[in-house]
Amino acid sequence: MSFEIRKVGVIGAGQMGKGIAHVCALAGYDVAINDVTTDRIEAGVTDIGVQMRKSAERGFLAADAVEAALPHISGAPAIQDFRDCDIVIEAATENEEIKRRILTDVALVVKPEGIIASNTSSISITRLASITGRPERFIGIHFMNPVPRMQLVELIRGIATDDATFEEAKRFCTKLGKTVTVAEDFPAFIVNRILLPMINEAIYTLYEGVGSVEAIDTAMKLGANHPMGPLQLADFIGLDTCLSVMQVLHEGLADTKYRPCPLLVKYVEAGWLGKKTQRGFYDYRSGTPTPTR
Ligand SMILES: CC(=O)CC(=O)SCCNC(=O)CCNC(=O)[C@H](O)C(C)(C)COP(=O)(O)OP(=O)(O)OC[C@H]1O[C@@H](n2cnc3c(N)ncnc32)[C@H](O)[C@@H]1OP(=O)(O)O
Ligand SMILES: NC(=O)C1=CN([C@@H]2O[C@H](COP(=O)(O)OP(=O)(O)OC[C@H]3O[C@@H](n4cnc5c(N)ncnc54)[C@H](OP(=O)(O)O)[C@@H]3O)[C@@H](O)[C@H]2O)C=CC1
Repeated sequence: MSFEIRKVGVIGAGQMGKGIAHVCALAGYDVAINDVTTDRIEAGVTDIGVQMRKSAERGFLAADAVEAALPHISGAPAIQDFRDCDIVIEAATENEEIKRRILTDVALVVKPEGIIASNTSSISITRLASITGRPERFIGIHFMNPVPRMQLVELIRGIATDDATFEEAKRFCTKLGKTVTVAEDFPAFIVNRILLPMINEAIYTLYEGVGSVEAIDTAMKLGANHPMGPLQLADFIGLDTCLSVMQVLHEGLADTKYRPCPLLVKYVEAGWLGKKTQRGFYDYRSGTPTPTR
């Protein structure tokens, strides 16, 4: 029996869920997007339109492609709305308990041949797969932020992911215009195993007073040709997500070199999660990012 993905479900209308819905709609898929409240879903759908039109103004997209894509996106207030989806991609908060609850519910409604995927940045795909009762149809599809601009997707097989699921997920990502790299199911996979300790080290560099926020970011932008400084990038990713990834690395690899910087913990405890809450290593509230240290 040939399996074809036509409709995509996305859980989480945060920065990643919106980006995933954006690229799926542009590739011609129907997309249903869910979040905790209808307000958040509606705001998410609006944001996707704004972002697509902004991309068209900047010349990344043709205006008619935007108008063709937007009607493909609809809100899915209930998990039951995913009944007719061929693939459901979970992109909710990086918290294993939240993901477990979502995946338990999703597995009850997605058709038996449907694929369930997680966009987790760090959590074991094998462990997430095990709670769905269909681990062979479960896979990690790890998009990068901002999804419409970043070329890479990491594919991560759990121990039970079957070959057909892997090949179908790979075809899907290729149709989205992405380049796929394969990572084994180890904490934080490839990109974040390397990137997040670098960001954590930048926060230690700040914590120990080696440099200010501005000095550290300027040093890495101009001294290492990074498109964003590590603290700007941390704010962009979300400090809660950065902390969760470091915790998964620390616990999963049991090595003190992954200890999350206490300053990162403090920012998250303050609710200063970066750009998404308007305050992190920079304060964005005035419109011009201002270092907070
Ligand atoms: C944590 C994980 O699990 C894995 C990860 O994703 S790690 C993060 C990986 N991503 C990176 O490393 C990104 C590094 N940064 C870059 O490559 C570049 O700075 C960039 C591509 C993000 C922006 O490139 P640019 O051409 O300099 O900027 P520009 O096009 O003006 O975009 C800047 C703005 O749009 C955002 N952005 C750009 N295109 C976007 C899009 N299509 N959709 C959503 N946001 C977009 C930027 O964050 C920024 O937002 P505001 O305008 O709202 O302030
Ligand atoms: N940020 C990044 O750079 C990257 C993140 N990822 C991963 O993608 C996932 C999402 O990250 P990101 O988009 O940045 O996070 P955000 O915080 O921007 O968005 C997460 C969204 O999920 C929602 N959510 C929480 N619980 C539920 C639920 N039970 N059902 C439906 N929606 C829910 C949140 O709602 P509320 O705010 O109301 O709780 C929020 O809108 C994470 O697993 C993260 O690790 C992967 C690659 C890059």
